[in-house]
Amino acid sequence: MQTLLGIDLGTTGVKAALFAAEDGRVIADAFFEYPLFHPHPGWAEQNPADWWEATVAAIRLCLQQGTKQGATAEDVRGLGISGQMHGVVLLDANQQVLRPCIIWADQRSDEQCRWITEKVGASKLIEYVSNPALTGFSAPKLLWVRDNEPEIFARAQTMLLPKDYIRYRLTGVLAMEISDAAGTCLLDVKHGSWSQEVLAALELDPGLLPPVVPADAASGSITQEVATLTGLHAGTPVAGGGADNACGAVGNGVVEPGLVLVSVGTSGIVLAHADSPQVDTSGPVPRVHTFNHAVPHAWYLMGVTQGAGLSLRWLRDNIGLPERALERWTGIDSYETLSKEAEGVPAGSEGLIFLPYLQGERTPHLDAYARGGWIGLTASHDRRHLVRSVLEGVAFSLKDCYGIIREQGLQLNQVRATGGGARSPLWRQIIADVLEVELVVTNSAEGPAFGAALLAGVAGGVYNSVQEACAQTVRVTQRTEPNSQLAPAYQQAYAVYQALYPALKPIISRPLS
Ligand SMILES: Nc1ncnc2c1ncn2[C@@H]1O[C@H](COP(=O)(O)OP(=O)(O)O)[C@@H](O)[C@H]1O
Ligand SMILES: O=C(CO)[C@@H](O)[C@H](O)COP(=O)(O)O
Repeated sequence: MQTLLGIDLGTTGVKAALFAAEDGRVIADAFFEYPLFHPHPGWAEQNPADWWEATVAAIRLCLQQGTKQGATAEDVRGLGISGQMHGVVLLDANQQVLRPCIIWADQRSDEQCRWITEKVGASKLIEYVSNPALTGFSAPKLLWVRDNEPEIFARAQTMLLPKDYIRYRLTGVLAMEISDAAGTCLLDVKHGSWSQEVLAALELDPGLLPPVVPADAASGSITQEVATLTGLHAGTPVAGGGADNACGAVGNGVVEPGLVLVSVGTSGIVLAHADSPQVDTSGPVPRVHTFNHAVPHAWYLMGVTQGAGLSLRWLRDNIGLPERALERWTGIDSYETLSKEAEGVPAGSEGLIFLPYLQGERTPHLDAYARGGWIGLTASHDRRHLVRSVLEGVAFSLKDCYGIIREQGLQLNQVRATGGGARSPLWRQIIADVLEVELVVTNSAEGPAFGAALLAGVAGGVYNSVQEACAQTVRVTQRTEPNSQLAPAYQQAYAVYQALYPALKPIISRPLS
């Protein structure tokens, strides 16, 4: 049996999943969590050593389970890695990690964003890298280190992204894969090479950046040392892989014009396949990103909700305490319990609106300092309303993303839902109702890990192209139709939601302290 191994280095934890190459069915999987640190308000860091330990454990366990199913390490035709985007991992001359990774969610680099925009010029920046400077992206984080930790910056020889650090540990190869490199704000997204203009303007040594490699070709192979640690075979090819959202798109078959992905992970995204690197020109600054896809010669437009699943997890951990505590003893999924509670509340949460800006917001506000909250509380609301309004608030933010993408004139024929939040039938229904589109779900329960595995299949010669890999393995399994009767209630609530940010901006958009 030919198999493919996909790794997804998420924000919550890492997943390793083993798939049958023939039809994409899951043979085994394993998941290990790691901590997320917030040393100051608005900061978010993780330790690359934690990622590595969890990745080794996940691969080992997944292979052990696979062997019990008759799929051994010899059967693995290739391994692909997907990962959270934008995080900055700095290595010294001996390839040792110099400081914790400043991850995508970190908002500390607003000053550096302004500096980049000034130095390069706002319109030149879009011309060179197709995107504005945002705190989420890598370049401002790198410059924050240069400005605030000069002794660390002086020792930095290489910058990697999270999954590319895992590639280095697996293969010894220093490389940055193209769909992830697109999120650095240093890549010429149109041509797929480092922007020498931006590097020069920012006075950054191009030697800090490793070579850009394709998503669907081998970038190295498993070393003997890693083979001993994990149970993989030395020499197993490791594909370029991709950014988690690009791999989520591949894993759900979003590899051709007309297809759209909605993902509810820690962040939320709406991503539309594009066959040219078109940029949002509907406002003074592009509010959706233009990134290279993991499909060769393709791109995608993507709007981002900073705190999607994060908002529900925050609610569960801070206000849903009984469920959280019960989960340890009963195995009952606390998210499902919360979802069930929310089902009993009518659409619109009886006037309660949640703003999901718990870690600032990207699309549409591009505001690192935005803060979240509930508006419209009355004594007749209870915890069920809090839960439902969180699900709805995230859906409203996704509608903001979807609306801007629709304005770009791309074909939007089918919307596919993925990510932890899409496991909830209620959340899927709310998103379908709010977006007023049918949402479909595919057989790809493992999303980005599956996409990474398919890229490994192309790299290993199992499939001829990413499109062929998807056609052979991805199927639509479920459909959620929008309930048109609820449209007026949601339209009314969305109008209030949209009015709240501009009205409250002077109060809720404040520098971090
Ligand atoms: N059964 C569920 N119902 C609703 N939401 C869920 C469920 N399971 C997970 N989630 C949400 O999904 C999020 C994690 O999604 P995931 O795609 O695994 O994220 P990441 O890749 O960012 O780590 C959680 O924060 C939670 O909000
Ligand atoms: O910053 C972005 C996209 O630009 C995020 O989507 C990260 O890539 C993290 O993804 P999740 O952990 O939420 O899946």
